Amino acid sequence: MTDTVLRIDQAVGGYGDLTILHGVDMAVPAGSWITIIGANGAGKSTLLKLVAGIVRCRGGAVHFEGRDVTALDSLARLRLGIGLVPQGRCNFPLLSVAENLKLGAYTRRLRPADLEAELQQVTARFPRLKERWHTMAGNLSGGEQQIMEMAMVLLARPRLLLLDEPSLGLSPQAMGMVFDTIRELTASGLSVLMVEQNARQALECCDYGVVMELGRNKLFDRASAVLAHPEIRRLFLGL
Ligand SMILES: Nc1ncnc2c1ncn2[C@@H]1O[C@H](COP(=O)(O)OP(=O)(O)OP(=O)(O)O)[C@@H](O)[C@H]1O
Repeated sequence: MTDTVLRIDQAVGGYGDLTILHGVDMAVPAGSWITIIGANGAGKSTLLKLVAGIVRCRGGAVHFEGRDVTALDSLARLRLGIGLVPQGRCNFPLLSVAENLKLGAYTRRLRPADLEAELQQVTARFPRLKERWHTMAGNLSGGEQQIMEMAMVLLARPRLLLLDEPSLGLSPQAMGMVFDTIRELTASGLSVLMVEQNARQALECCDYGVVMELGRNKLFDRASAVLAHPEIRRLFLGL
């Protein structure tokens, strides 16, 4: 076992001929919550996709729990323990909460009794989802949908959760609920790497902050230090 859940070494990646990430280096301590901030187009979402195996790593390497996963596709990485909740609403809006959650466990091919036990665990952790069990996902509030999507990915049993703008479109109250949920998850040992536009609120809750600029990580530090950094405050935090 290693204390670093994810290590990214000089990662290069992009879309077609377009290179977006020009050599990103990062080490994510196990059990920590890291927020990536930066200007639009800096490559934050692309970095999450590269870690999840959706964007190919053309140069450099990605190690998960000490294992080189650079050549593995997204399904193989999910099976190993890297789960991604992409940006925007990504559930099946016409299916119920229960049905969406069952799809979340799909990659594990559980026996019906085991699936039932896992769903019980999820509802114990997220009682709000139990209350909305038979509701169509499209009729949930934005905050409830975000939590359901995290729960769907958690059913694949990841040890690293990648979250792309989990507070997008949420009220301040719903954002607080989502961030509280993330804190509970990291307290139980999960590691979280998150991209967030609500930079100040996220840095006030998480452990470490990363600032990305033009496809490179410019800074990695304790969240409190990032919040106190004069240039970052001016450029990204509106302070
Ligand atoms: N599928 C794609 N095909 C081609 N170019 C893309 C694709 N997705 C993103 N890009 C481009 O890659 C660059 C980085 O995008 P990315 O989404 O990683 O930025 P970001 O830092 O997350 O910014 P934002 O906050 O705007 O989402 C942008 O110029 C974007 O237009």
